[in-house]
Amino acid sequence: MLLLENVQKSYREPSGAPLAILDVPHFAIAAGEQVVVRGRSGCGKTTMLNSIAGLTTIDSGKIEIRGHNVTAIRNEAVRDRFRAENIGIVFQTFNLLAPFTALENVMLGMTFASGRADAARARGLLERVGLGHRLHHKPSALSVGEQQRVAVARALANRPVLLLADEPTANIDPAHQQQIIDLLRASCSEENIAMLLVTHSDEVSDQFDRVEQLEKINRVGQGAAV
Ligand SMILES: Nc1ncnc2c1ncn2[C@@H]1O[C@H](COP(=O)(O)OP(=O)(O)OP(=O)(O)O)[C@@H](O)[C@H]1O
Repeated sequence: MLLLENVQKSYREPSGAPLAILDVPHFAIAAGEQVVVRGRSGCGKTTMLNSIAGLTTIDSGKIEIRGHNVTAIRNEAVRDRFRAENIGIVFQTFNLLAPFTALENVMLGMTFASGRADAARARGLLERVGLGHRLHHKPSALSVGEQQRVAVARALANRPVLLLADEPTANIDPAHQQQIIDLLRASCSEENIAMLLVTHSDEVSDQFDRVEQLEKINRVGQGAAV
């Protein structure tokens, strides 16, 4: 379902010299599979997720999602559309749109993918994440945990094949972290969505069957001082 082959990504040092971050010969996950990615700070986990999402362009190699070579999509609008239709993203900082209500935030993502928003599904998703009583609240009027639950509902709105979650519980108080993880796992299982989750937490990664250490799949990290 997701395949990375010989993916290389570098940034530029302030001096202009290339700064190699990723060199991943092979990484794949199956439909519906739930995988954790771990690694030391700065080893390239967010860069890998952003590359898969098409938010960052890679230097060379190939990323396939559902058999589509997304690396070959050069047109930004087409790439945005592919992302909206196939990938759900949950960020550490939620990235909700402040002027809009919880319901509108979920529906806006739908409009972007298909041109129309399914209000009933958006409502259903918000009920599913326990926010049926907060549909018309704006992000500033929601607790931090509630904001992340809206972000989860938004990420699921378009029935993606892949959900990318970048430290989704990093800003959530410990009492509510497990709730977000349970929600992500159950929602992905129910809709056969593959999940790639970045976390620093042992407690979270212990719950997953497959945990990948980025330094092991990334040649750049191998042998690096920790
Ligand atoms: N736009 C950029 N230009 C130059 N260097 C960058 C840029 N973005 C990230 N980096 C560097 O690339 C490296 C990888 O960053 P990335 O955010 O992918 O790491 P990470 O593994 O997600 O880290 P953390 O666990 O701390 O969130 C870091 O050393 C960072 O300083």
